Amino acid sequence: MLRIAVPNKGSLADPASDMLAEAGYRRRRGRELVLADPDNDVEFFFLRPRDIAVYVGSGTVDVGITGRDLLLDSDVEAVEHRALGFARSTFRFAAPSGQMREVADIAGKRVATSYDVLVGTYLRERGIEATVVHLDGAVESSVRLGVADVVADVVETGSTLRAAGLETFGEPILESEAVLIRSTTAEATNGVSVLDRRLQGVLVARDYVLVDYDVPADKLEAAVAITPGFESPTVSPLHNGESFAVRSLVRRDATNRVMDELYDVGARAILVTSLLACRI
Ligand SMILES: Nc1ncnc2c1ncn2[C@@H]1O[C@H](COP(=O)(O)OP(=O)(O)OP(=O)(O)O)[C@@H](O)[C@H]1O
Ligand SMILES: O=P(O)(O)OC[C@H]1O[C@H](OP(=O)(O)OP(=O)(O)O)[C@H](O)[C@@H]1O
Ligand SMILES: [Mg+2]
Repeated sequence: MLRIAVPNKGSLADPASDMLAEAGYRRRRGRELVLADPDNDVEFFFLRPRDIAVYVGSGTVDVGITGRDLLLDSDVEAVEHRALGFARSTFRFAAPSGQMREVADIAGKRVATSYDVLVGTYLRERGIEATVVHLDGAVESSVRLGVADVVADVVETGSTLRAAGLETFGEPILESEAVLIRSTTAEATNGVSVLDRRLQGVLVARDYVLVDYDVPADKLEAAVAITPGFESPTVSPLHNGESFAVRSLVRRDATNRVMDELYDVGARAILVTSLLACRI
């Protein structure tokens, strides 16, 4: 039975549970710590997001969902297996507006963060000596309250930083999102492949739509060039013998541009359908 660690709190918890439910797994109804899903031959362990890499790294659970930033901060024997496309954020340095221009300006300063390993490694690799001050959260308040000169934290919209009178400086330390992780030592079991294929299916069903259209024979090549699909579109002859029906996957965010382009080259009866699930 595959053992899967799932975040029980914070920004990762709800979208991780939604994704697993879309992939056909049993959903947690209450506050259970462990949930068996015998129909799918898996068992879920609901754990703090920061602890998930530790459990997976030790091999006591096979795989887990966590943030890339949390994985890199944990210094354990676990690796990223697949990016999952939610809880996207950047990890950045910030200081009171106008005070810092580049990362080198951090030398000799105090940096508040919940991600000591990530920040310590980043500064050491650049030969910058600074004091890392560990805080559990609400890191943005540390400068105003006088325990640090600079913060290094998760930024999504930037509104928490702005509210604290801080602005980012230097290059982003990291682009993060939710990731499926697995132990570097554990063998890749069949159960991991099934989970991974199911999650990939959810990602494709979220990001792509199915487009069908009719097109005259002399416009077929121009239309197919607009909708190349994953491998090659399905092309079927229409009964009138003069036109073709084409079916292809198209990125959801490009749907309307693609429909306009298809119409311009002569395609008609252009229909768009959402995917419920898929295996690529
Ligand atoms: N505002 C946000 N937008 C997107 N992702 C975020 C945001 N805040 C945190 N994350 C991401 O979510 C993951 C876990 O962070 P989260 O803040 O949920 O955990 P935590 O700070 O340990 O828990 P809590 O805030 O509940 O104490 C990290 O990978 C982080 O990058
Ligand atoms: O750029 P924004 O959209 O403002 O989001 C970023 C903020 O969200 C997270 O905080 P969270 O709510 O998890 O609180 P925490 O700092 O206590 O973890 C993160 O630590 C930042 O503070
Ligand atoms: Mg948080």
